[in-house]
Amino acid sequence: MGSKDMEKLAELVDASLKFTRVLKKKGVSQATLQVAVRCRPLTPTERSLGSRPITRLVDNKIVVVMDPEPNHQNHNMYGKGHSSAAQKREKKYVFDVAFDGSCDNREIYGKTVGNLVPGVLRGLNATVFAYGATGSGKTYTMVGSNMDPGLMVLSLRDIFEHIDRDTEKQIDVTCSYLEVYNEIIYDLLQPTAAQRGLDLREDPENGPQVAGLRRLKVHSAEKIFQLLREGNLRRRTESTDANAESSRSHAVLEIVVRRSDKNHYAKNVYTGKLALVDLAGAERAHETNNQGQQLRDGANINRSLLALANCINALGKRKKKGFVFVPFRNSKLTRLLKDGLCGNSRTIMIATCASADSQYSHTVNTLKYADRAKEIKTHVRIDKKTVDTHIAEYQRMIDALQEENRDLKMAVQAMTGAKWQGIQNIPKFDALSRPALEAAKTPQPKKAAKVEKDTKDEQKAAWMRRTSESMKTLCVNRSKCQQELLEAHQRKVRHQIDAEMIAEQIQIKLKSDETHEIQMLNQRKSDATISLSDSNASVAHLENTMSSYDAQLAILEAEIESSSASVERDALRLQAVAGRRETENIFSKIDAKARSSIIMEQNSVISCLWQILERHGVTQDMATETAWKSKIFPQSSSGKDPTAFFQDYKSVNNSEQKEILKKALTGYKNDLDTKQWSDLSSITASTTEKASKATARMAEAAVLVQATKNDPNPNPASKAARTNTLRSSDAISSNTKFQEKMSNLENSKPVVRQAFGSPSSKENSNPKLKSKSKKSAESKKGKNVQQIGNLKLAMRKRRQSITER
Ligand SMILES: Nc1ncnc2c1ncn2[C@@H]1O[C@H](COP(=O)(O)OP(=O)(O)OP(=O)(O)O)[C@@H](O)[C@H]1O
Repeated sequence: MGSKDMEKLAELVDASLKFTRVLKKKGVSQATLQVAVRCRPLTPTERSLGSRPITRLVDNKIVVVMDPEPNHQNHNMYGKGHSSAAQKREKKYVFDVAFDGSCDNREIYGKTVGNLVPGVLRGLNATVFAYGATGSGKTYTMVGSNMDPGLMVLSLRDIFEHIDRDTEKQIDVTCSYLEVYNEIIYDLLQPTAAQRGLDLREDPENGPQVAGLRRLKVHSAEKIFQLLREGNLRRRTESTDANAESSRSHAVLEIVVRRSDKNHYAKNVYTGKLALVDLAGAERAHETNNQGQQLRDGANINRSLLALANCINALGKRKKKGFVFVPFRNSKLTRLLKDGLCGNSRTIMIATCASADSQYSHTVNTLKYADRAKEIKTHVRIDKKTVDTHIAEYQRMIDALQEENRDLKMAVQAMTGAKWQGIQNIPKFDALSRPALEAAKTPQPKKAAKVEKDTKDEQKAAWMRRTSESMKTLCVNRSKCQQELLEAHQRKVRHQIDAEMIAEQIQIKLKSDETHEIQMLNQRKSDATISLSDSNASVAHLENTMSSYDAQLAILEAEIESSSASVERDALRLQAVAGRRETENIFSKIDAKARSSIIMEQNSVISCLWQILERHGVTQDMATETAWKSKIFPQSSSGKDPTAFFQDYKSVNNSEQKEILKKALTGYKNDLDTKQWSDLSSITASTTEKASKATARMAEAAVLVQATKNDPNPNPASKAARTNTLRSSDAISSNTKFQEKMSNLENSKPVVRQAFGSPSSKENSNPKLKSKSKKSAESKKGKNVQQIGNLKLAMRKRRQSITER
């Protein structure tokens, strides 16, 4: 080599080093396409046809393809007397790694794709493609079987194992699976019926993209295996003479792993892509004996493989010749594989060959291209994107920092001149402010004016803290008191109504002279009066407390208003307003609750009333009519006068509106009837129980009474029997009382009916009875109307009290 050549070489080396440095600076490093060769064993068919193996490995790197001619091969193999022709036909290739028929997919995975998977998880792209003639074992290597899962399954399993181990990071896995059949792209994850050709588009940033291709997010290896199985079933395969299950399309499985590495300020997202490609095999028409569509498919396969071979050729020449045009656009397959062949990817080509002598030319051809592919260089770069933390997160961070800053400022203000002990109590003081505090601990010489200002500031801050604290406590106590007051008011109203109702009942009973009942009612009345006075007292006390809180608040507010520090004043003023609002809010909540409970109570009373009336044969229509006739009108919310309301009711034809008016009407006569009804039910229950017990005792006692009838000195058993008998008769008398009550009620039925304008059929048929019952009905009706009037008054009072509250 001359000195000029040496200089040129030095220049070239220099330029190359410079280029590598630039790439490195940009985070890009060069990688060489790795080539692995797999020579499959003879298939049973090949063995039965008498084929012989012609490939042999040396050092797991060198593949020797021997002469297929038996004589030549023997000579060659044993190295004795072999001809020069045989030597010519024997080929030797060196690859990164080579496997023979004894290796299974796991071993191949471990020495090839297994090395790329950790990189994929770090954001590096990787491409693995199987290249070889038809029947050479590409699908066996990439897809595999249940017994010997292929590289696709093994890499997915490995990825998920890595993910399981790396629990701290957030890792998403998406996958897509497509096939290129006759230059058309189909989605293998779509059901066959929904499949349509997909477009391949160029994205300036992300390279070729298949529009409309499904990318499924998968959470487990199992889910992906299932998708893969389904996809493989959809893939187009045919039986040819060369391969019983020959793939008629190129399949590309793409697994995208997105790993987020989040810290306080930013989120790093690493995106790694692993593409696993199972190509269709090159075939010769005379070997496959294909015809028709199969033949056309074969031609298309060969065309796309030829395009791939051309790209590999061109890329292989780049090292020697510098820039060389690479015809990626000649087929969809090469466009899809572009990144894997020269872009951002670590790539492995697995060249598969059949060892059979009949496949000699195919094997040599495959190894020739594989040999050229060794020269291909790719540029690898980690795909790392830093996603800024969301704006809201920043806002939160800023808010937190500002708050902390405010606290610190206040603390420093309060601390200046203050003693160290006091500092410990300052809220939100953390390690950040420690140096400042330490500095403050050491007394610093101060100027007189500064000392004065600091003291003022300190006083101001202390006043502010004190006032704010008092305001808070006052507002909280006031709202508690308000709540208690409302409850006390509620109790008071309830007791008031109870007392009024009992008084009314006493008035009624006085007329019928029922002494016992009157006594009981009087007792209840005195109880109700005591409760009422109790609740009156507690209302008064709470009202006093409330006004004292209000007075204190007013003083505090006045103090705030007179403060010279305007900023503090505004803050405290706002605090006071907020406190008042809070108590108002509590008030409204309680009020709403009270109102809804009153409404519920009223509804249940109304339904009880209707039950009683209906049991006595009075329908709602009858009751309404009677009420209207007696000029009992519901209080109209619109404030209408009753006569106009009555006119309205008459003119209303709409049954729904009438129903509403009727319901409103019933509100006046509820309470008394409900009370009657509940008294009646409780008497019924207790008397029935007593009666049944008494009957049983009576039976027992009767025997003993009979036995001791003439006994002048009865034994204790007989005595007990007599007592029982007496008790039983008590029970029977109380039962009789009940029966009387019931029959009274029954007797009043026609009267009630009459009162509501529905004469019974009996009265209709007998004119005498009719006139008699008419008189009594009229008097009862008068009573009823009076009762209703009383109730109306009670209800009005009740409403009034609610409104007042
Ligand atoms: N390593 C191996 N060990 C045992 N049998 C193998 C091996 N590789 C391939 N075979 C067998 O060889 C035959 C062809 O294999 P395969 O279908 O994988 O070929 P291919 O290259 O995908 O063919 P095509 O391109 O036509 O789809 C199958 O019967 C397969 O079981």
